[in-house]
Amino acid sequence: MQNNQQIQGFPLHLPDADITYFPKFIKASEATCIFETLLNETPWQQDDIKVFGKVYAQPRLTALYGTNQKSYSYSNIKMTPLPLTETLKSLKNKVDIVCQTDFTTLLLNYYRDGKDSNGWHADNEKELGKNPIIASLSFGQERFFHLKHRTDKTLKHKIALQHGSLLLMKGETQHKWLHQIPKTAKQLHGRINITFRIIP
Ligand SMILES: O=C(O)CCC(=O)C(=O)O
Ligand SMILES: [Fe+2]
Repeated sequence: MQNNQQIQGFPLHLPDADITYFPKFIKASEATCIFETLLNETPWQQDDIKVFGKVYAQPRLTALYGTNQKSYSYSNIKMTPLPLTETLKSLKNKVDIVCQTDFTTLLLNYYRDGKDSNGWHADNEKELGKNPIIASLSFGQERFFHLKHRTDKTLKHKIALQHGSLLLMKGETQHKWLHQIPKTAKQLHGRINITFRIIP
């Protein structure tokens, strides 16, 4: 494990947002082992989502883990958490220290290839409270993370989330901005993402 003092964070400097990117949060060799472990030990599920009354298979696989029993609901899906594995406990410790908080709920996303995606949204569900803190850890294939301001259409940003990186969003980011992982026609390998949230 790296010493925390060596983990460098870079602020994104976007208006109405508080976002910091830690490109080398976990070193590549360690991140590769974690990717393999998460891929193999997670009970991945593909839920149906309802968008404007139509039902679609969600374009990625997911799993929910929590330190409490609180469920998480979004896009008409209600997920009940599993207890954290040893791998997830040690990742949570490391993320908690850098983010100076105590996350409760870990949503895992598995993007199998470039066709898997996550559409425009904000993580603003009411169970997360006002100004939620969200940390997002990435393993495997680098994917673009797009941000767009909700009202000022001139404000957009994109960042490639590298293997082993952490993206921290807090303050009013979820109120003022939307984010997505777009699909792409490129031939891509798998990516696993863990988003850390607090559901008190
Ligand atoms: O895969 C990512 O980097 C983002 C995931 C995300 O936005 C979410 O699960 O809410
Ligand atoms: Fe999100």
